[in-house]
Amino acid sequence: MALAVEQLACIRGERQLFSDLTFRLAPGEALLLHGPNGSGKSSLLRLLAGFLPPAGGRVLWDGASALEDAEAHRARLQYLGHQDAVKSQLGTGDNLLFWARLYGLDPVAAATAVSAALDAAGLQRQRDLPGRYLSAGQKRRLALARLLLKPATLWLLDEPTNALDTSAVRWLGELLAAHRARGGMIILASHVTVPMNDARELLLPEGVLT
Ligand SMILES: Nc1ncnc2c1ncn2[C@@H]1O[C@H](COP(=O)(O)OP(=O)(O)OP(=O)(O)O)[C@@H](O)[C@H]1O
Repeated sequence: MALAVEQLACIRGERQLFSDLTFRLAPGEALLLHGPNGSGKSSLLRLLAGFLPPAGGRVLWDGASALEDAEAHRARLQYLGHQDAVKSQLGTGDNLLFWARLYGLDPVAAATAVSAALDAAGLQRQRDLPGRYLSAGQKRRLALARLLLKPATLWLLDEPTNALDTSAVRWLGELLAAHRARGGMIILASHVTVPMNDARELLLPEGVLT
């Protein structure tokens, strides 16, 4: 199981953001995306999630084209973007239930998984509170709790620490470490330090890998 990115290029609007991006990711590995505002970190994550077509190059999963079979690709990844995707009318628990059902869990399994995820995210007390009343950090915790509902190999995370307090950042660090220990892979964009050991780093737009 491996992700390989070969000579990837991305154009947004009229502008070429990057070209000739090449890297590999094996089970348990993590890659941190760095670069100034507008350098293409979010665009790369969206491209790897299959939301944007590459302007050139290839994304391979186990040696085969990853993006052609959109359904298979969606099944192997979890993408958390800038937006928390919290539904304002739904309660916190029902927000997670929505995702759990979307990920294919049956009602009983979904209810169990949601309760465990609320516990882990420290949101059990907010279970019935509509999403619109959550604080920014609580919304981010809720978004991160989705990672617990679906076993996906590849996590694509865009600025996951946004609005998190110290204890939530520590929790995120534990989630990342546990995912890698299970053989999961992580690609993560962040402007701040993320608690993660032995991650490689990719600097955009140049594509320098360290
Ligand atoms: N739909 C779009 N049409 C045209 N240009 C776009 C579009 N989406 C993004 N861009 C441009 O692409 C460039 C890269 O944006 P992107 O969000 O990938 O950067 P980033 O490295 O994640 O930035 P930040 O650090 O500010 O989050 C920016 O100049 C942005 O204006």
